[in-house]
Amino acid sequence: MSSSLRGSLPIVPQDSTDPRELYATSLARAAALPAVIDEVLREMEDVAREEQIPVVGRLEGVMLQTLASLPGPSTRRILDIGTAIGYSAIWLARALAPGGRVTSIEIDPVRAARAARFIERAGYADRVDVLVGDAFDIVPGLGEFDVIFQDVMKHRYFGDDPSKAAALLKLSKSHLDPQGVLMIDNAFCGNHVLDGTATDSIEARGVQTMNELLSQDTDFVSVILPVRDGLWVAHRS
Ligand SMILES: C[S@@+](CC[C@H](N)C(=O)[O-])C[C@H]1O[C@@H](n2cnc3c(N)ncnc32)[C@H](O)[C@@H]1O
Repeated sequence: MSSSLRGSLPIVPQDSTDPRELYATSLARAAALPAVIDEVLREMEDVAREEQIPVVGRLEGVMLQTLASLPGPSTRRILDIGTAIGYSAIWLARALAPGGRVTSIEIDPVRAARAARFIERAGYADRVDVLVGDAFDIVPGLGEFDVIFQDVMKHRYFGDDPSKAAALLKLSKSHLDPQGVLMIDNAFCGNHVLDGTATDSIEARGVQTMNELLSQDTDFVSVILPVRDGLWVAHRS
């Protein structure tokens, strides 16, 4: 491996500095939410900022809920890969049709335990399961999902193996319902893929490869929403 390759990139902040995103975020913050949920989410946002835990933040959280809600009554099985402290799991749980469940996977047991506590305080313990372990081991034993959100492409999670980003895409695809929606965070990899070379980090090379695969996959209609660090939204075509 070249000595110029780095495996770890800086954490992408929750909040963008783009004035358009700030405006959209301010509306999202002002939108009505049950008080207890808003309080828990705000506390999680603060904890994540203080402890440098990479969570999607308010704007992308609302976006996940909105996009996952679009299929309406068919949003019953949601997979959240990369729980951290449960922030995205809570937003996704808000999209569930009655009787639906979110399965959220986290490799770090301490984070998973914190997630379970936050999820309980938000009132969603009855519809979110937090599984502890490596998604590459756990997902093959799960069924199909109507919505899958992948959020593990940051900070050394893929070690020194850039092919893992493409492998996770393939794994998610094999567990997506034929009408399902796949969302993947960090398509820009902290802007490291924007110059088209992505040679400065292992992770950026992996994400760049995954981006090319998904954009050329004729089984999906897909697009990167250029919000925050880039959110892939892909629907089986
Ligand atoms: C970016 S954070 C997830 C943030 C979360 N989606 C949110 O917005 O609230 C990624 C998480 O994935 C976990 N992770 C990394 N590799 C993993 C793997 N192979 N399987 C399961 N979890 C993994 C990390 O420990 C980390 O907590």
